[in-house]
Amino acid sequence: MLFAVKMDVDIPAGLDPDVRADLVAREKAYCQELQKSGVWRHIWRHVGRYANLSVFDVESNDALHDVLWRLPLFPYMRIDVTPLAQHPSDLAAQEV
Ligand SMILES: O=C(O)C[C@H]1C=CC(=O)O1
Repeated sequence: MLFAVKMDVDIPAGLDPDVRADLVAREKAYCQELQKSGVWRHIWRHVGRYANLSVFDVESNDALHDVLWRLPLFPYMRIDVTPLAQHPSDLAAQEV
């Protein structure tokens, strides 16, 4: 199942810089591990914002929740999830 996930990040300005750096480094490592396993299919930056638009490929709503819940930056994110279905006009989805 594919999901579009929008993540807006809002890390408090007063957070200890070392804690912040550790969180961001762990977030990056987790994100890249999930990309390698095929779960985190795409990640795009929203221009001019500390936000991303991502596509996840998981087995269920519960699996997506589990993945998102484990994000190191989860406590500092607003997350919006949109389940995706195939579009009938998508050439890439049509058999030749
Ligand atoms: O930078 C972000 O958009 C937040 C988060 C998502 C992946 C990652 O490495 O950091």
